[in-house]
Order: sequence, then C-alpha cells, then structure tokens
Amino acid sequence: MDEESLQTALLSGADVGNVEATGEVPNLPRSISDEASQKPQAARRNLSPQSKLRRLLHAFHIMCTPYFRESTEGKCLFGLLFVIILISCGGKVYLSYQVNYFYSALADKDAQRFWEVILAFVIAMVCFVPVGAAYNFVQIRLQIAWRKWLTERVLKLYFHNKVYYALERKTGGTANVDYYDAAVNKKAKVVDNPDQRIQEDINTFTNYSLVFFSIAVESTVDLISFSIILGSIMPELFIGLVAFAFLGTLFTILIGKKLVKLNFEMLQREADFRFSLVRIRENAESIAFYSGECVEEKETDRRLIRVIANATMINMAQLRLSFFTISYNRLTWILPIMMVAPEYFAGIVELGVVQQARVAFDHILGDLSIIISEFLSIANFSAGIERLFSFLNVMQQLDRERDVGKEMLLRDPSRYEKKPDKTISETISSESSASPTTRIFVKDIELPTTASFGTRINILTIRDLKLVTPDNKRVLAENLNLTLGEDKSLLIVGVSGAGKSSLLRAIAGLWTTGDGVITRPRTEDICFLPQRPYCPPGTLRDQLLYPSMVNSDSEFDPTCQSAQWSDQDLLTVLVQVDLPDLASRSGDGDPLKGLSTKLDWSNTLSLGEQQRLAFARIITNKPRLVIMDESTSALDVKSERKMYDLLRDVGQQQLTYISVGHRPTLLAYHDIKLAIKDRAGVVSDIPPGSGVVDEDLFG
Ligand SMILES: Nc1ncnc2c1ncn2[C@@H]1O[C@H](COP(=O)(O)OP(=O)(O)OP(=O)(O)O)[C@@H](O)[C@H]1O
Repeated sequence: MDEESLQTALLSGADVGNVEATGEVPNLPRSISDEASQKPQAARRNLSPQSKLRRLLHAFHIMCTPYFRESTEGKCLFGLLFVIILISCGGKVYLSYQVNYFYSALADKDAQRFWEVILAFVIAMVCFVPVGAAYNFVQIRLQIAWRKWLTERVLKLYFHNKVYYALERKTGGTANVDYYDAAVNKKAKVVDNPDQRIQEDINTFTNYSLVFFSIAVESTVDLISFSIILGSIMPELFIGLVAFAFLGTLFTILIGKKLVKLNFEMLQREADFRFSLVRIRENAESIAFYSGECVEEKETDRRLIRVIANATMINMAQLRLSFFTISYNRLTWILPIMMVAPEYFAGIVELGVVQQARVAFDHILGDLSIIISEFLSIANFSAGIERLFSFLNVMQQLDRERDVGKEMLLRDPSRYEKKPDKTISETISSESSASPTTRIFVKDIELPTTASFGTRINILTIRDLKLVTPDNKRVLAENLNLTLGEDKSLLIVGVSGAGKSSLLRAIAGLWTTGDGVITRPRTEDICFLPQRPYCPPGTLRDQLLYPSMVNSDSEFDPTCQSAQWSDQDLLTVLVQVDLPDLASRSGDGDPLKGLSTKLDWSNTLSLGEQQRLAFARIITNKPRLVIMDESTSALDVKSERKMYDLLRDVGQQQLTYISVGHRPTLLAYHDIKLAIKDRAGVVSDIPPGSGVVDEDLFG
C-alpha cells in the first residue's frame, strides 16, 4: 500500500479540519470515518496535493520545533549555522564580481588588473576556506546533537508504559504492514520495523532537515542577490529565466512524482528484508534443528524480490526523470550566453559582464530549480517524515496515560496524569477491535513492608473475571473468582490453549480485554518468570540482578553499582540456584572475572540453566509476588524441587507465588489449585502429600 493511503486515512474527512483547529493529528484508527472504510478509493481521491503538503509541513513542525525550543545548544548551533550560511552567500556574490573583473581584464589584455584580480581571488580563497569547513562542521555537529535528543525522546516514549510491547502486539511482531489496511479498515497492524524508524528514520530526518534548511537559506539569499545583479545586467534575461525555471520544476514534479511513493516503499521493503535476516540469526538453532533452511531461503528470497522489484521501478522512474533533467541542464549552458551575446557583439557590455551574467544565471536557476536538483532527496525526506510521524502518532495512542491532545515529544512522559485503570491491551483492543465493550480493571495495592500481627493480607484478588483474547474473538474464562492470601501459593492448570498464560498476562496488566477486577501488588513488587527467561546483553552479574541492575558494571554509569549485592553474595546466590560453577566457568577459572564476563547468555546457557538463573533473580530482586509460567519446564524433577524449596525459603520473608505448569510434581509445592476448563475456573485446596507423578493433574 502507498503512503497516499496512509495520508488519506490520517486526514480523511472532518479530521483535516480537526488537525488545523487543534494543531494535533487525530488518532490514527479512531479517526477513520465509516465512509472512509467503505469507500477507500473515493477517500483517497479526495486528498488534494495541498492537503498532502499541509500534512507534511504539520508533521515536520511537530517533530522539528521542540528541540530548538528546548535546547540551548541547538539554538546556538542553529544561529551559528545561519550566520555561516550568510557569510558563505556573501562570498559567492563577491566572487561573481571577481569573475567579471577577471574576464574583462583578460579581454582588455590589462595585465596589472588581471594580477590584482588574481590576488583578490587568493585572499578570498584563504578567507573562505575556514568558512566552508566551519559550515560542514557546524551542520554535522548540530545534526548529531539533534539526532541524539530526538532519539532519546522517542526511546522514552517507546519504553514508557510498555509501548514497545503494545506496538509488538499491534504489529503481531511482523514487519509486513499494510498501512492502508491498518488505518482504514482498523486492522491491528500499523507500525512496521520500529527499530528502523528509531535508528534510521530519525537520522535521515535530522540530516535532511538541516541540509534543506541550509539549501533554503542559501537559495533565498542567492536568489535575491543574483537577481539584483542579473536584473541590472539584463532584465529580459531575468524574466525569461524565471519562466524557464518554473516550467522545469513543473515538469520535474509531474515526471518524478511516482518516485516519492517508490522511495517510501523502498524504506519499508528494505527493512522487511533485513528483519527476515535478523529473525534467522535469532532463531538459528531452531531453524538448524528443523533443517528449515529451504523455507527461510524462500522467504528471504521473496522479500529480496520485493526489494529488487521496487529498486528496478525506482531506476526506471529515475531514467525518465534523467532524460528531462539532463536535457534541461544542457540548455542552461548556452541560454544566458546566447541572450547576452548580441549586446557584447554590439560593444554595449564587456566580456566580463557576459561571464557574470552566466554565473548569475546559473545561481538563480539553481535556486529556482531546487526542486529539480533535489527531487530525489526531497522524495526520500518526505517518505521519512511520513514514517517517523506515523510512528510517533501510534506510540502516542498506545500510551495509556497519554492525552493525544498533548505535545507529541514530551520531555518526561511520566508527567502525564496517571490513569492506572487503563492498560495497554485495553488501548490496543479498543483500537483494533470492531466492538470493544468492557475491560478488565487492574488495581495496584501498596503492600506493607511487614505484616501486622493477626492481619492477613490478600496479595491477589480476582473478581468476576471475563478474559477475552485481544482480538475479541475468544472468551477464555468467565466468572472467575479467586483470593490468594500472603504466603499462599497457587498452581494454575488446564489443557494447552485453555488460557493459563493469558490469565498471567491479565494479572500483569498486559491484557485487559474482557471484564472484572484484578487487585494485585505494584509492578515493582512482582517478578515474572517466563518459560524462556530473557537474558539482557551484559555480564553474568547483570543476568543475576535483572531487571533492577542492568549494566551494573557500566563504565558510563558507575553509580549503577549494586550496593546491596557484593560479588561474594552473588556467587552464593549462584550456589543456591544450583549453578555453583557457572561463574568460574565463564571466567576461565576465576569466578570474580566470570561475574564480569559478557556473553550472549541466551545462546550460551542451556534452557535449564537460564531457568535457574531466573530463580536467582527472585533472590536478588526480593519481590512479594512471583508469577511463573512453566518456569521449571526444562529442569529435572530434582532441580525443580530445589527451586521450589528455595522459593519457600525466600518465602519466609513474605513471598507469594503463582505457577502455571503441566507437571503433576508441581502439586507438591502449592497450596491452592485453579483449574481452567471450558471457560470456567475451579479453585480447590491441594491436599498435603499431592504431587505423585501419575496423579491426574486436571481432575
Ligand atoms: N495475541 C493473541 N491474540 C489472540 N489470541 C491469542 C493471542 N495470544 C494467545 N492467544 C490465544 O489464546 C488462547 C490461550 O492462550 P494461552 O497462551 O493463554 O494458553 P495456555 O493455556 O497458556 O496454553 P499452553 O499450556 O499451551 O501454554 C490460545 O488459543 C491462543 O491461541
């Protein structure tokens, strides 16, 4: 689908007015009118080029101005760049006069004047070398600073309120996105390749913005000064020139407009292709075990073909454009000289004036034909603005605490007014589903640090829960009620696909499609152990302390050093989780070195070792509630017992845990069982002594 479709979706019908009135772009899927979804083609035709341009300028304004408003460094560098551009323009005007004197001196065979001009040239060159160098330097320096600022700001939005997770669910984790379908038909796929948007599109946006700013200022100053020069030499030439440039620009836009669309497509297809390669790298072992190379090769080939097809179309479109632009440029070589030549032959003007007229003509034509010469860059730039803006827009909507009426690039997203009853999945489902009705409310409770004598705290309460998949297609559980007191442990069982993991997602606040109320501790007091633990990049120490102390040995932030967990403590923790030799193994015999060793832990440790490492995080993070989703599936029965014994030891310091699993042995480590079957949840106490291997787990 093309960017036109996205634009149509974004600005369909009354929303155009809304954008202009409020200064904000409306919610992407919500803003689509029913008519638009029924008559997409008609809606697409309605979008005039002026609307497109207005939308582009609006997007540019929203993404560009905050940095220059907030950053003093940005303001200073911008001012400096402006001054340097003016000096550079002054230099060009000065040199055009020197060209005049130079040729006139040659034509008159005036040696003294000739050498004076040469001297003036040399002095000017010496003076303008630092200006030229400073021009590049300041522009790049400003671009680096701006890119850093914008990337940090976007990353803040990306991580705030787990927007990155919501984006993944919205895109289904895939890179193939049909923008038009997403925006008009309210399908869940909206943003492709957020990684590319953050890494590449921001860089392109900041770079092109500054390049075009420089070009715009230079061209304006150039245009004014050389128009005065040319007007004074030959006014008719100036008028002919304006008409020539206008026609050239018009034809370029007509011939090359397809390139904007193709460039937009190119960014997306290249990212899809790269994504398929990254996915192979991440799943190399599984693919190798399955010998799935053929399938992967076919898929990568398919994406490569899409890239090549698009590149070929770009090449063809460029060829058509080149025919025109090359002929146009050739004409400019002779046109000014042809027009001034009669006056020269009549002795009215000197040879130098002919030359100066040619230089002035070149400058003015260059300034007026900026769209012709920069057409490809402009096409890239506008495609980049589209992609980045739609990304920011979707992130803004997915953040449950964000008011879309507020500024897009806020300094601190946590300044939003808290609305804790609304969670990510609710936002997603309300946007992606045709008929979202109710939602699950997740309430956080503040737990007292020590239990008061005789008071029993309920760690988790579930009231009248109706759990529905985010696409609103399947009800997984209904009328579910549960109360879990402190120090109690719950085992959730059910056949595969019954909705066990989904219930955990609901407790975590990641899914809220459905109805009912869940009361649970604050996120900081909960530790979640999935079947395949996440291993962040970093040292073994980082793995043990995650999520509280990532990059604890970072040279950039020494304050991150864990004050609470010394290396010796961490080695003891490793012994507790049955990984006594992991540190020394990683450090070639030196356990302390091993703690600081950086490895690709996901691919180095076995799944069972990773699962035990995840138990270590319970000790180091001291949560009040642990939620485990088949987190001992890769452990042998003995190791599993060790891990649960460890939990019970830690549990002496007020720990409640919930497990999801299929193994009957798990019964022995839990007090209560919740069996999910046929959408119903049956809660029962687990009698002591349960857990024999052949016991009917689901009975
Ligand atoms: N993002 C999603 N959108 C729609 N349906 C989903 C989504 N994620 C999971 N489901 C569906 O919800 C149902 C319950 O999934 P869930 O992962 O909770 O099952 P489970 O009981 O944990 O199964 P298992 O024991 O196999 O892990 C499944 O039918 C699954 O296909």
